[in-house]
Amino acid sequence: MISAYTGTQIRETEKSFLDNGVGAVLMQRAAYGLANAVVRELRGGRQRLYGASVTVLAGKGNNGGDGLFAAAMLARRGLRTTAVLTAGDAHPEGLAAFKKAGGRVVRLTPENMAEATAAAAASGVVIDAVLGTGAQGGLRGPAAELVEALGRARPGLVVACDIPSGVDADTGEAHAPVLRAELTVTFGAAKAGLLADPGADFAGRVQVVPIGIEAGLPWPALCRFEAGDLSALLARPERRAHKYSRGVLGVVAGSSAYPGAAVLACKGALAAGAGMVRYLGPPDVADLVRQACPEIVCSAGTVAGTHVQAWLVGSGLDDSDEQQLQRARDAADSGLPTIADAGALPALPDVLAPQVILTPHAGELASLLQRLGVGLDRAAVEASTLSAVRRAAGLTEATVLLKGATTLVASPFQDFYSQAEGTPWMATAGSGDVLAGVIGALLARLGADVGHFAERGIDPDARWGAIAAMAASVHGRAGSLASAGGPVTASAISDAVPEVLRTM
Ligand SMILES: NC(=O)C1=CN([C@@H]2O[C@H](COP(=O)(O)OP(=O)(O)OC[C@H]3O[C@@H](n4cnc5c(N)ncnc54)[C@H](OP(=O)(O)O)[C@@H]3O)[C@@H](O)[C@H]2O)[C@@H](O)CC1
Ligand SMILES: Nc1ncnc2c1ncn2[C@@H]1O[C@H](COP(=O)(O)OP(=O)(O)O)[C@@H](O)[C@H]1O
Ligand SMILES: [K+]
Repeated sequence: MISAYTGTQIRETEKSFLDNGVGAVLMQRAAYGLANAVVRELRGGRQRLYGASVTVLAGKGNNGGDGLFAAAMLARRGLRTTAVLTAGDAHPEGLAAFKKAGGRVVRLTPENMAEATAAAAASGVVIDAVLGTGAQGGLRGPAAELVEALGRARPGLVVACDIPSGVDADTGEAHAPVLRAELTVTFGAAKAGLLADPGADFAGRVQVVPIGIEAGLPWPALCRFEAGDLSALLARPERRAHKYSRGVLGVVAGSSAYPGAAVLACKGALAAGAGMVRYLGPPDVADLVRQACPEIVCSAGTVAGTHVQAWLVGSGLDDSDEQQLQRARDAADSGLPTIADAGALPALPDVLAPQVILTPHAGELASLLQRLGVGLDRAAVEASTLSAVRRAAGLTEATVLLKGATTLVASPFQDFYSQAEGTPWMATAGSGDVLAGVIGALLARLGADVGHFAERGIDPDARWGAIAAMAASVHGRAGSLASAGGPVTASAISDAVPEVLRTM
């Protein structure tokens, strides 16, 4: 599992090391990791190190210090290095080391702005070491102007030191201008802002360099499951399993306007290994569901009269179909784990419970928050995904999964997950319905199994968030597998789910 922390958590952890006078050692480890990462990138691109050019944009704090020490190490390995000092001051020891290694120093002024920008744009590698975890807001003054111009000039390989300057380490909010990095080399542990959009967008690949503070880190602010975690959590069925023990999922989805959503949600659930799926809905949609998936048992019954372990409600629901909306409300009120998607979101009560998983995209989350009195529109949610999903979980007391390039999950118990295994090709109609099905299947199968989570180090109360994150990961992996770099349909994502689960 990748654990990510706020800038404050990292600084508090570092504090005891600084108090013991080993801050300089930490900085050397950070700089060494950064320099090595640059070398690996150049070698990976089959470029010669000797004579390759590197420009470090160095701010006046410790982030600039990391960048200057790293650039000094690179200068000693024969790279042509330039440091553009973006503030009047620079980290004194870092600057001294850089000069001693033969690096060229440019102090940024309005007069030499164009020259400094051109030099940085022409160099093979740009290291962004202006601001790190000590930043207050975004870049200002000449540094902002330089980054703005450099972004337009499309520089070579951009490597961010610890975090792209201007990205908030705690929230992932980006204060423009931010230089988009291909690689972020981050120290001690990942920062939460690197795993939440829009920060994740600016960070590119994230590489963590251990610096020796790891044992002192607190409970993470944000977690990301990796393949090994999924293998452990997605247990295979027991030898004597039967269809009921594997989990029966009830589905309240689809309408005459959007019948396909019901089919895709059911397909997703079957693909993710539901023991049985019972569909409740209008006869014309039920006919289509039966034709597409003969495995599914359809009826026009009530929620109370249908025996299941979990509910999936809302995908493709029409706001004029009061009978389906009432079923959705009954399911959310049943006490059984329930994934509530799309059309169910505006129909449910404001305050729910942790075993109800809401799955909005950014627009739906904005509507939900507005209903709860938080005046955020879609753009504001997209600019601040982690804060928005956190607020929604706090206000609704439900588990909230925000869909997007990075999918975030917030539980009302303050557990947060970020998964990003998908591909932009998955931004296609019906893709979210398949995700709902995958979540539904995992809820039906694992939701009641408190011991399963406790044995694997997950607080049983907080298992709903873990299940949502697991499903997002499986869905993202299935989409990437099916896409293989090209267009993908929602049906193809669903078809790839069994292969993903097999490899787990
Ligand atoms: N601690 C450790 O042991 C280790 C720390 N490490 C590294 O240190 C980094 C944190 O360093 P940091 O705390 O010095 O802050 P940093 O991010 O460099 O910038 C703050 C400086 O910039 C200024 N400033 C602030 N906002 C600004 C703005 N918007 N626009 C312009 N200026 C602004 C602010 O000055 P002020 O304006 O407050 O006078 C301050 O001087 C961390 O990310 C990691 O890379 C590693 O080496 C591992 C060991
Ligand atoms: N740019 C992207 N990169 C990766 N995954 C994405 C991207 N955009 C959307 N997705 C994923 O595709 C799915 C889209 O869901 P949704 O917006 O509900 O679509 P629909 O309602 O049409 O099914 C979500 O799982 C989301 O995380
Ligand atoms: K930086």
